[in-house]
Amino acid sequence: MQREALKNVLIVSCQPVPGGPMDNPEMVVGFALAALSSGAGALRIESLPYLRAVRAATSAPIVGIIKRDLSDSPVRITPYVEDAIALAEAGADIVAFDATDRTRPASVAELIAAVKAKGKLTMADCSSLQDAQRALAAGIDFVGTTLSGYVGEAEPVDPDLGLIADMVRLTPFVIAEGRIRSTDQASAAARAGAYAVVVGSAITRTEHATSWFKEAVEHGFADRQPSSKPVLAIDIGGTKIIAALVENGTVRDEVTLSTQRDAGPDRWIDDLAKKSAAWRGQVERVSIAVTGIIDNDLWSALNPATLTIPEAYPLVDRLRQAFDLPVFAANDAQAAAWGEHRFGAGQGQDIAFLTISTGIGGGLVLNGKPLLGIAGHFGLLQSPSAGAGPLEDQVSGRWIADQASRAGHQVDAPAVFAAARQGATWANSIIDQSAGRVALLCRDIQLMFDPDRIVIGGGIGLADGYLDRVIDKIPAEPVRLKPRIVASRLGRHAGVIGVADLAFRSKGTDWTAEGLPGAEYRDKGK
Ligand SMILES: CC(=O)N[C@H](C=O)[C@@H](O)[C@H](O)[C@H](O)COP(=O)(O)O
Repeated sequence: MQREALKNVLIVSCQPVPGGPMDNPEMVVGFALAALSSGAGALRIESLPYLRAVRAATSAPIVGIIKRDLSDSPVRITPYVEDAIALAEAGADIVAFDATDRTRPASVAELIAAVKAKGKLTMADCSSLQDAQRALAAGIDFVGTTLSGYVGEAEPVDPDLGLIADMVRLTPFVIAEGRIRSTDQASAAARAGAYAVVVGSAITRTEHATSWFKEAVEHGFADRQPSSKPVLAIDIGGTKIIAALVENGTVRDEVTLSTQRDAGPDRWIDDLAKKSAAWRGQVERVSIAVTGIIDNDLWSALNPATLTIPEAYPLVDRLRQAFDLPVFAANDAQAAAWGEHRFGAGQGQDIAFLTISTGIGGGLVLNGKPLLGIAGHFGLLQSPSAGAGPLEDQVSGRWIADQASRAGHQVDAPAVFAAARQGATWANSIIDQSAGRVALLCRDIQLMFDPDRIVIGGGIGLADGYLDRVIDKIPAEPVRLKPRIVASRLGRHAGVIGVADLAFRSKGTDWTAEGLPGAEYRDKGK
C-alpha cells in the first residue's frame, strides 16, 4: 500500500470497550463493515484476532495495533518488535506503535525497521511535537496525535488541534487522532491540515457515546428544573426600580419605585431594603439587573445619559451589606434576554433581545447560553443612518421627548404616542424615525447573529403600534434577511425574572458567571 491511500480519508477505529458486550469479533467486523459502507476509507483495529477477522472481511487499508499493559513500562500500544511483525503478517497495511520518549522495551527505530522489512507502512502514536520529530528522523511514514493528553497529566476534553497544526509544519503525513467526538471537531482536524482523521469512541464505543449523551440530556433536564426558593430580584432602570419576589419564572410580589436619578445608588439600595423588608425571611439570595455594565461585581454606566452613577460602583458589596445575603448582578437587558429565553417569547430559542425605553438595551442568548460582558449593547452602536453619537440617543424615549420639544410640544414620550394616535403629523413623524432606526438595527442584528427571534420590550418598544411600525420599515427583500420580530412576553418583568433565574444558576458564594448553564458542561473523557 502507498501512503497516498490514506490521503483525505476518515479512519474509523474499531476498539470495543474491553470486556464489554461489543468486545467480540462479530461486533468488531460489524462496526468495520458498517463504517466502510458509509464512507470510511480505512480502519484501525486492535489485537491479532480482531485484525484477522476484519482482514478476512475487507481489503480496505487497516492500521493495526496491539495493546498491552506492561509492569515495567507505561508504553501500551504495540510495545514489542514481535507484536509489530505479527501485525504486519496478519494483514495490517500500517503498523502503529507508541513513539513517546518513555521507558520502553523496543526503540522506535527497531520497530520501524521490523515493519519496513515486512513491506508495510509505519505510524508513530505521538504525545508531543518532539515525539513526532524523533520518529520522522528515524524514518516513520505517518505521525499521529494519538497519545497527546495520555502521558500523565489529567486527560483533556478536546482534541489537540494545535498539535495537528504544529506537526503539519514538519510533514504532510499527519494523522489526527484522539478525542475527536463531534462532526465539527472532525472537520476542524481536517482543516488544521491532517492527512487523515481517526474517529474511534464516538462511533464504535457505544458505552462512551451513550454516557456523553446521557450527561448532555441530564443537563437539559436540569436546566428545566424549577428554582426551589424565591429570589429577591431587583431591576434598576432609568425611570423606575422594580423589586420583586420571583419564584420559578413567576413574580409572586413586587414593589415599584421611581428612580430618583439624582439620589444615587446608595439611596436606591437603602430604599429597596426598606420596601422589601417583608420578604426578608423568604429569600436566600438577591439578584440585581442594572442598566450599564457589571465588571468584577462593580457597576459602571456605559451611557451616562441613561443613568448617571459613580464609576465602578461596588454594587454587589453594597447589596450584600444591605441584605446580608449572597448577591448576583448582571446587565438588565442581558438578564431580560435570559428571562425571555427561559420563560417568555423566545423559549428555548436563540434570541436577541432589545429593550427600547429611556435608552436601548440589548442582550443575546446563543446556543442556549447568555452572552455577558458588553455583548448586546446595541444602543451604543454608532449608526450612520441616525447621525453622530450612540444610536440610543436618537431613538429612545429621551430622544422622542426632545424631538417633540424641538417641534414646539413640551411633552414626554407617552404624550407623543397619544398625539400620534390622534393623527398629529409631527408626532407620527418622530415615532416613524425612531422605528425606522430600530428596523435597521434589527436587520443588522439578524445579519450578525441570525437569531431565531428578536424579542422587543421596553416602554417605547411595547408602546401602541411601535412594533408594527418597526416591522413595516424592514425591507421585504431579500426574505432570508428579514428578522423575526416579536413582542416581549414578560414585559417589564423580563429583567427581574431573568436575573432571578441566572442567580439560581450561579453556584457557591462566589456569584460569578461560572455556574451559568453550559459553563460547567464539557464532554467527559473516555
Ligand atoms: C490513548 C489510546 O490508548 N488511544 C487508543 C489508540 O488506539 C484508542 O483507545 C482510541 O480509541 C483511539 O486513539 C481513537 O481515539 P478516540 O476513541 O478518542 O476517537
